[in-house]
Amino acid sequence: MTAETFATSRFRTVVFDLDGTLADTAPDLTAALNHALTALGRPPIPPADVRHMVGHGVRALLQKGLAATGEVTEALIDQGFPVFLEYYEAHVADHSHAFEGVEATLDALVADGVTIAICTNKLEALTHRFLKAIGWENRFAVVIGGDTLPVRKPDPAPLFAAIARSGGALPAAFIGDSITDTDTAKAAGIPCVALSFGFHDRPPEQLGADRLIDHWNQLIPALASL
Ligand SMILES: O=C(O)COP(=O)(O)O
Ligand SMILES: [Mg+2]
Repeated sequence: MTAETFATSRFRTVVFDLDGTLADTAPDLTAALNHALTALGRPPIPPADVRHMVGHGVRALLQKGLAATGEVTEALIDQGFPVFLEYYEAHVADHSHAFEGVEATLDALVADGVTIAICTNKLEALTHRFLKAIGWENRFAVVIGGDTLPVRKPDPAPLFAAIARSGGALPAAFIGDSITDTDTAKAAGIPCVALSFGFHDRPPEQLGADRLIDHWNQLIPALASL
């Protein structure tokens, strides 16, 4: 059965994480991180390793990149931050792409009257830039980025804001790929579906999600089962 043939779930708002959930953004994040590390005199990190470092924002990514290649200081993170941003802004979607099945699933949810929103730790401006680059600028009711509020995931406030600012239709569910996302959903008391193929730093079974899916075409059935 395809995503389109399923009646959707009881959920009226579905909020999505971005990196490693809606899109495989690791190639461009890796290039930007390695650009910054090179500028700081560090060796590059293989893309496969960077996939485990994404999900807590740019500064955390730099911190992990520095830790993997030598000492970490706040001063080095401060130095690397603008170098990372300048590169990433110019290459936000050079090699990144939506995961297979995302568009059909989002279309099916919207056709069923579900409001869709994004709650990411990516900076809000970079998120809009990415969405525009892949032609998704009008897809989501609202985007809450890592700097939209004074706090970011795993604080539940950004998830609550994504729901409220997109109309507040309940019940809501959250879809993500990392422990940041499952912790956010738990803190908010909102059901969570995790993807087994996103970016995470532990076996996906240990994320503690209510449902774990291996492909986007399993999302609507998973939501229907919650
Ligand atoms: O770490 C980031 O920059 C963003 O990651 P997220 O979209 O998975 O929240
Ligand atoms: Mg993610």
